Amino acid sequence: MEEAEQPRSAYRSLWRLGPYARPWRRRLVLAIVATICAMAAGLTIPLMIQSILDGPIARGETTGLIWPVLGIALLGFAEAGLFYCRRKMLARPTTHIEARMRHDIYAHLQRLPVSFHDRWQSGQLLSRAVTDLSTIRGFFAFVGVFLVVNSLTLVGGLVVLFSLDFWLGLTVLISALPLIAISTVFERKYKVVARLAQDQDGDLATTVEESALGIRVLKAFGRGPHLAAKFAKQAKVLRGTELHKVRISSLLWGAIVLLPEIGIAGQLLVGTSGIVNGTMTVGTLVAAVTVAAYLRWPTDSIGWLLAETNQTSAATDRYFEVLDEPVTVADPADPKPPASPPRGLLRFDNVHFRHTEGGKEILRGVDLEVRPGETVALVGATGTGKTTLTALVPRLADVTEGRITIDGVNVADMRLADLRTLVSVAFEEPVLFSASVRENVALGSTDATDEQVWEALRVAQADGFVTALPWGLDTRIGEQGLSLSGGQRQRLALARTIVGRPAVLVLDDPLSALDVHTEAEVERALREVLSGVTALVVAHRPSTVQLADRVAMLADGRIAAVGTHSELLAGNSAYRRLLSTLDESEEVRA
Ligand SMILES: Nc1ncnc2c1ncn2[C@@H]1O[C@H](COP(=O)(O)OP(=O)(O)OP(=O)(O)O)[C@@H](O)[C@H]1O
Repeated sequence: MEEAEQPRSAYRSLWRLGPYARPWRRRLVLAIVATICAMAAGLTIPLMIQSILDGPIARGETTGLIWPVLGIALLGFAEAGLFYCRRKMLARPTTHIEARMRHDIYAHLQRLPVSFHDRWQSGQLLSRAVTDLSTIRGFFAFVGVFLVVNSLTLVGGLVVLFSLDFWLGLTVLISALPLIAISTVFERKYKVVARLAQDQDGDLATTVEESALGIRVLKAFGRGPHLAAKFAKQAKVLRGTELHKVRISSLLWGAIVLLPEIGIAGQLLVGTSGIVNGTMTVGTLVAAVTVAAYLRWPTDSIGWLLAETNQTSAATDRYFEVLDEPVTVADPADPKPPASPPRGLLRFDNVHFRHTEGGKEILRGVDLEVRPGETVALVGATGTGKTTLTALVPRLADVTEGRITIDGVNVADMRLADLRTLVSVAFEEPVLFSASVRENVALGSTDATDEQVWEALRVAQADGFVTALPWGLDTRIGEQGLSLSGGQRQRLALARTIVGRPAVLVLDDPLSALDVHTEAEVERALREVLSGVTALVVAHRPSTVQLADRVAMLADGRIAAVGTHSELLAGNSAYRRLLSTLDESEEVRA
């Protein structure tokens, strides 16, 4: 991630958390009030001490001591009870706010188009959804409350000091003034570095995640040490940034420790001369010094609280950077229902597509019709846009020009949920989740019964090995399905594609990872499935082409030729050349 630009004010960023805090405002305000009362109780104690010193002690009598002493004990209990209430009152709101924000970011990530996920590193998303949200929870649970309460306590303490003696109050106020200037500089500098550290933390998470997912490749290529070195370098950079943070906060900390001490020294100087001149009592000076000592925690904590506030505002910015990303592939305002029952006529009309605005146009006017029940194989040289074209059917991305229709209805006019029930996709890379076989297959149709799951597994030639798994459908398969062989993963992914009996199948060469024997089995099963549905199958091997009724050849962003395999083979030299490069090892069957 690049170094963050100068961020906006911490408080403007935090303001955006308002809607999350609003439902809990009563509890949050009550918690702040309880804490203010606790602090007020604490600040009253020095006044009681003054009344004891200047009263019973100055008069040398013990009668009259009992009530102030009892009062101090009661104030102590009240302070403790109010702190307990604060903690209890904040527990629910803070955990709810965190859970709500986590839900929102996850739901938004699901809605965001694939192009967003292409641009963003997964570790950055992970650190926003986990680390940044715990920072925000900590703000609501503690930092925010004490920032308000401690500021008020400082003001309250100064009022008490001025009411005890004007000059004592002024001494403490003057000694605290430099703190305001130092805090302002700190606020400006610290947020930039806090943001940088959070971004670097996200980069580190990305490296860990990628190396965990790609562990087989790394081991096979002996690249573990290289990744370890990369990780160590990133960790070192992060360590440097953390040290920079410490250097910035050290200045504030130094001032925070020094200035109150100077204040107390000044109080003793002013107080002692007042007592000698007879303008001040000992009780007043002791009370003032006790109040100043009581203000140590609010003063000391200000540095830490400001640091945490800046950290939270950077975390909030990072959170909203994701939430502010527009959902470009969304339900239309006025959705049209798909044909019922669907026939499965898939048409591409003058379809254009480019990945990025101003980028190269990958598809430049694709026209193709796949008739109901027909299987069309899509072939083309590598990088011509076959995968891109198939991704446009379920609207993983939107066409930049032209339209795709199913039974005459533009896919962009349908609700996404309707479209994705109508169209099912299998990718070249079968992605499985750390869940049971049943859950992995039923992802294609959440209300599928066990019978339907078994039927889909049978068709995908996967029922045999699933039956042999220790817990059958309930067997959990590892993250990415790594405990299964490549062919088994592919077949499970295929079962998922067909379990909902979609009207249109889009297969991005799902047979590529299968060995010749298994591939033949799946092909046979697929033939059965494909006979009932419309299918567009990206084919990298001549054997996959054999599954199709017709073949469409993609070249230069357009469909260059369409026909049966035999027709094209007989009459199209470009097709013959292409087939010979697709898979040299396979015999081309005419
Ligand atoms: N997210 C992306 N952003 C920008 N360009 C992309 C993106 N994904 C793919 N491309 C480019 O679009 C072009 C078409 O890619 P696509 O994967 O559709 O080709 P393909 O025909 O399926 O290739 P193959 O046969 O090798 O699988 C390629 O030049 C590729 O580099």
